[in-house]
Amino acid sequence: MSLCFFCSNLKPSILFPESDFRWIQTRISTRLVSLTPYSYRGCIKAAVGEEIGVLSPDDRTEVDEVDNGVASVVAEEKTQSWITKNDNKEKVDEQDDNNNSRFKLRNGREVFEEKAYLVGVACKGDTEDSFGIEESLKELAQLADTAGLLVVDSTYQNLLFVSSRLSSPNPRTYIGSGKVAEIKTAIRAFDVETVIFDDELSPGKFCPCNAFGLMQIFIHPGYLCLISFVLVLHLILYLKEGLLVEMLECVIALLSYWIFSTSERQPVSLAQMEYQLPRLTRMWTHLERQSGGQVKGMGEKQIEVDKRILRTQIGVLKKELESVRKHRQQYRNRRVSVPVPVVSLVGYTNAGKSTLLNRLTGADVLAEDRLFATLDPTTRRVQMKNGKEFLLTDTVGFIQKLPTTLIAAFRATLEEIAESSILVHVVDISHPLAEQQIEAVEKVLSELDTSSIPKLMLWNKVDKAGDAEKIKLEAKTRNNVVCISAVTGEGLDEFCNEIQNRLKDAMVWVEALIPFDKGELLSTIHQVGMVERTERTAPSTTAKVFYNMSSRNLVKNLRICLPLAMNYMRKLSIPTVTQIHFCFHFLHWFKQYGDNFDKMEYTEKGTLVRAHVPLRFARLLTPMRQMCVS
Ligand SMILES: Nc1nc2c(ncn2[C@@H]2O[C@H](COP(=O)(O)OP(=O)(O)OP(=O)(O)O)[C@@H](O)[C@H]2O)c(=O)[nH]1
Ligand SMILES: [Mg+2]
Repeated sequence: MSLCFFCSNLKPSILFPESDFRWIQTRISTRLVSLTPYSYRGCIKAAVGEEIGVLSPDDRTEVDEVDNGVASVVAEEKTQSWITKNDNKEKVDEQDDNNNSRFKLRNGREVFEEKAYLVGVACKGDTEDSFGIEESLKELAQLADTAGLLVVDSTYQNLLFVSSRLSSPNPRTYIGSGKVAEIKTAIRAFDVETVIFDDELSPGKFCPCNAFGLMQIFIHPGYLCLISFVLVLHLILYLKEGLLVEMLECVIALLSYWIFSTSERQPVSLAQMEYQLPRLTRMWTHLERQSGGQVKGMGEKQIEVDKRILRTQIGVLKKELESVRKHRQQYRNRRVSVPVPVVSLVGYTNAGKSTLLNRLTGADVLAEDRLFATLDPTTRRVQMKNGKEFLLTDTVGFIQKLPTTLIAAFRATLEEIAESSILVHVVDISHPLAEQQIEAVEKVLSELDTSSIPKLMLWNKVDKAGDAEKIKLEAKTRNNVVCISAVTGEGLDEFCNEIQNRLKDAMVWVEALIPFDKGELLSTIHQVGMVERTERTAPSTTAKVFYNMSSRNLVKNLRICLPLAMNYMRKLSIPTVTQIHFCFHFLHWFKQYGDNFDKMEYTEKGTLVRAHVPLRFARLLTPMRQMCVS
């Protein structure tokens, strides 16, 4: 949204290109104002009423003086001038430079840094332990920064100590009329282009006209007509050139721009805006040039450039989507074939989930001090010291005041959570509002229906916390909490042990007779499950050797097995290099599984295994379980 300086109305900046009229406000600051023909006269009057000198480039009667094509009006305190594009090219270029410098690079994307103003309301209904309004606005500012917006200022309405009549937000405008006036002034003073509200302006919470009521105040009705007109014009242009897909993209982009500009606490929409905003800006610019026909040569060129940008971006997006789809498909297939337990990291945004994943798996997931650094789940394999493995999934962080619509959007990316064996709730314990963040996460988790999945809480960033020792002592008194530091690695072994214990609880007990020709199943059981000690029946000679193997008499058994194997190899004239190679493999295999040999029973038909295994794997073993029963 941007402000028409004269009408004191908000309007979508994308609709009002700056090609023809330049507003230079001498002595104060250089600024840029766009006027549209229909509001021109009214704007001039309003500006004069505000004691701002106004002159038009086309010598209209409102102009006080015209001197060499540059018109100016002297107000009481300030002097301002209208300067036409042709009259002062250098200053126009200066403006262009200013605008160009507002394009920033964010995560490899070009983002136009819009000036944003934040608005919040502290209601009486807010409980004492919820986020304070100032903290909430601070967090909103971080979100806006992630989205590539430049926060110029913020304000809030305090309804905590007012009379009961005013103790809840105004159903029509959310904020009171005084606050509306204050925001209008701020918009004018700071050149604000986006106003962000700290609450979801939803029909359920307030009156349906809430968002619309604000729009009516900030946006002149004429602009709405103009939007429709421009939209239709755009459709025609794109249809004429056979760019149906691009046309649809533009319509969606425009709609999402409108929707998201009233409800900014949506990380996904913010990410979308990051992608769409620069494109939209250019889109409207070239439209204006084409329809206005004032700068035809430039206009043609701009259109070509825009089309190419559009096509490239669509191509990139499609490729990204395709790769995500493929990745998920491969991931699911892999999970079905080798059902390694899945542990999901959930938690408040910026709690350190990605840092922990990187630390445990050596992954290279983006982890930075910024809200919503992660927008896609990533899964990596973690190998514990005892040779066991589990899959660790990093998910999108949660946030307070998560809009209901966004929970639905999260559902798609957080479907991984529903299939997890354990949920690990990562908390930034050094954060002053850690308690409130925990509550916010638990609220979202309850809405995602994860009550049946076991949970473990991790108090992360203990290295950063002021009273680290006190926190560690407190964690020890709770049986569901582990203190760690994902950066220093403190407490990670304890975390892995806890995971192993909990995984066992999340598994099912099976007794299965694994045929000798299905040896790979046996190794998978050891990899993903937990084999229990079993009763031994009369074993064969080979099995007897294995039975005796345990960590306690490891060396003794090695003395028996290795010479035996070497003898056989020598008899078969196997080269020495291969023999050494075998020895290394044998030692590795022995170390990994030796502990479990005494937990198996060897029969004529196969190996009888009694173990805890993940549910999905238990289903794979069903035929063998029947064999065992018979
Ligand atoms: N001092 C300290 N900093 C940490 C620790 N863990 C994470 N951080 C920092 O916290 C910031 C956020 O970490 P991330 O791993 O990106 O957090 P996240 O939970 O993945 O955040 P989102 O992806 O935004 O949800 C980064 O700057 C990390 O370096 C820790 O144990 N100690
Ligand atoms: Mg992350």
